[in-house]
Amino acid sequence: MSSVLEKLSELSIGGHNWVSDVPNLQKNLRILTQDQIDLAKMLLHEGQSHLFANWAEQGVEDEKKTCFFNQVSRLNANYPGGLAAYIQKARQLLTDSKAGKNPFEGFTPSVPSGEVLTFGDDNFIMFEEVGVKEARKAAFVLVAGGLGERLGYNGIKVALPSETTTGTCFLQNYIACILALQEASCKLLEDKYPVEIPFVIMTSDDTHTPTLKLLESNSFFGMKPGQVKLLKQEKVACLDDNDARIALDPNDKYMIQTKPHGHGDVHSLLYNSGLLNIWHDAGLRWVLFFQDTNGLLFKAIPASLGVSATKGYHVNSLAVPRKAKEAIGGITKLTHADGRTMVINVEYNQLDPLLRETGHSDGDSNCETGYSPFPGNINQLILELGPYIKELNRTHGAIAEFVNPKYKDSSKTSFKSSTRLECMMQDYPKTLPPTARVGFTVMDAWLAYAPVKNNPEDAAKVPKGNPYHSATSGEMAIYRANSLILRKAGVQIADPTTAVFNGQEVEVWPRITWKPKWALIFSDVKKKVKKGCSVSQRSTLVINGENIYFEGLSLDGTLLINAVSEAEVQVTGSVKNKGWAFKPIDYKDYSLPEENRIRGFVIEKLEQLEKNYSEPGQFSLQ
Ligand SMILES: O=c1ccn([C@@H]2O[C@H](COP(=O)(O)OP(=O)(O)O[C@H]3O[C@H](CO)[C@H](O)[C@H](O)[C@H]3O)[C@@H](O)[C@H]2O)c(=O)[nH]1
Repeated sequence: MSSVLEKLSELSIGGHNWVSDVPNLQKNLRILTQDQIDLAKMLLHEGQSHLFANWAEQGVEDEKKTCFFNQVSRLNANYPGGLAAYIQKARQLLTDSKAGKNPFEGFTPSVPSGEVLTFGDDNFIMFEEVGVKEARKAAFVLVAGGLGERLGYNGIKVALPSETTTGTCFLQNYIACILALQEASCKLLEDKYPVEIPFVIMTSDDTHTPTLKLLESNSFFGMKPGQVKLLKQEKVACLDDNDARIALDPNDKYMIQTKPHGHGDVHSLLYNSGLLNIWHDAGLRWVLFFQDTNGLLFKAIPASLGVSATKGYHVNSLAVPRKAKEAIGGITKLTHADGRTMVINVEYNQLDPLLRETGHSDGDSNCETGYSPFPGNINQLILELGPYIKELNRTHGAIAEFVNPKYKDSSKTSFKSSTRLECMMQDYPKTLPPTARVGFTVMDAWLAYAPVKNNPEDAAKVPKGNPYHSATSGEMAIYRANSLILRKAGVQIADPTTAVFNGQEVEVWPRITWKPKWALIFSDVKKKVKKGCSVSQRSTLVINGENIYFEGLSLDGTLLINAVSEAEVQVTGSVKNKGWAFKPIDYKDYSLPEENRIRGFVIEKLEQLEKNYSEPGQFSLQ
């Protein structure tokens, strides 16, 4: 009994017994540990007494009450400053949101200048070569904790095929690219002891187990298991109203509703993991962040890493020309009335209001180039490790948060569904000192950016001329990029046709794919493709091998070449067969696999020439 009295007296502040206002908690005090009492006290202090309003008598559902406190304890431990800090922050941000406060108050936007690259010119080739050299000093971080709600795919997004000609999934493609970079970088510097480029994947409860399973069941796609680290982000508590009252699960009164906190968590997770210092001690210089579904990304990585190294950028964001209203943030220079300036991503939902409020009556609109004057942030960031560690030692990885409640009506008093605080990884530069070197690199979208984010219905509604960001367009973009790269290298590539899949009109180029070890950068392509080659529009070409050279090949059909690295294959002559064709399908045809339905076609394999070279030696395919 005395311990209960102690517990009660601890809750008694200024002579008033605070728990007496919450009878259902009071009735359960005897079963609570001291830690649980402390958490309850914190919750009451932060205006959360409603959480206990429907608790059963002591002795009834006690296990669930323990689960409740376990969850509170986790939420408390996982947020810098604890749950109390989270609630206070939320209350402040919800008040600002209700008042319609402009998060960029006092700042005027303007178009920043950055490094604009043109694929294939001397400058581009020079940056690519520098980038490959630097790659051995890089670590890669993939943020893959998102549910992909807009896509609505049942599995994890990194398991989706990036294209269906070879069926290579995104994760496999990313790992193959990192391994190819590792090998090329070490070869260039003739390292006796080849380095292993570290690869971190941020997961969440929604993606962790399937991501691990995908890696394990595919032998980590050729990477050493120790080279890959998974860091799981935790979710944060949902909030029901402007007073930041925590939301309970509608089906369980002892469970707090939680939602993802956003990709910005990656910074605190990396900070707390201790990996950054390990990397620093191992001589690494760069950390490259990227997202779950961009099949073109690694075509842009070498040159942008070269830009970072050459220009000495602490922060380098990759960007592409942006169509007005496209769902990618705009890279913007913000100048404050007091003279401060920063170059930062203004998220796609904030750019239009910011422009309107600062005298641009057209808001987020295209200029005479047919694009928004603000480069589009594709959220692939290259940070210099030393300055990054210094900054995180100061901030512990905390990133500016925001709240985005969907209000029921204009009174802004209640929400359509619970909300939560969120943070974005690209907001990292917001806390940097003015001396930080923050830049960005712009490349053509055809080369650098083709994400898979939208389901077929939403993609079909995208305004004409804006990218669909669907599984259909993501796949077609890979064929287009490879075709354009080969064209630039002198191959005669037929013009594309147009086709409609899942209500989206797309260009269909020859289905050309290659493994990254065949060519990572443009000079590799030029070395391997000699004069006199041509590929017809209906063709498919799969290059699966390192030392495959083309000269005088005329392809009209499907050609698949698989070769071990020790086999040098010269490809020439004419290949003609029925080839592979796209067969349109309906995304509502549930008899078909979801991976195909979301792109609106399957590949009909009518006829092909497949050549396998599994022994070392010199070969010629004529
Ligand atoms: O809690 C989360 C939420 C998301 N993600 C990951 O973060 C990445 C980005 O998520 P979304 O694709 O949902 O991001 P958005 O499309 O909303 O926007 C982001 O990506 C765009 C480009 O693709 C723009 O750059 C934009 O400015 C940037 O915020 C994905 O890999 C996703 O898996 C997490 O890891 N955890």
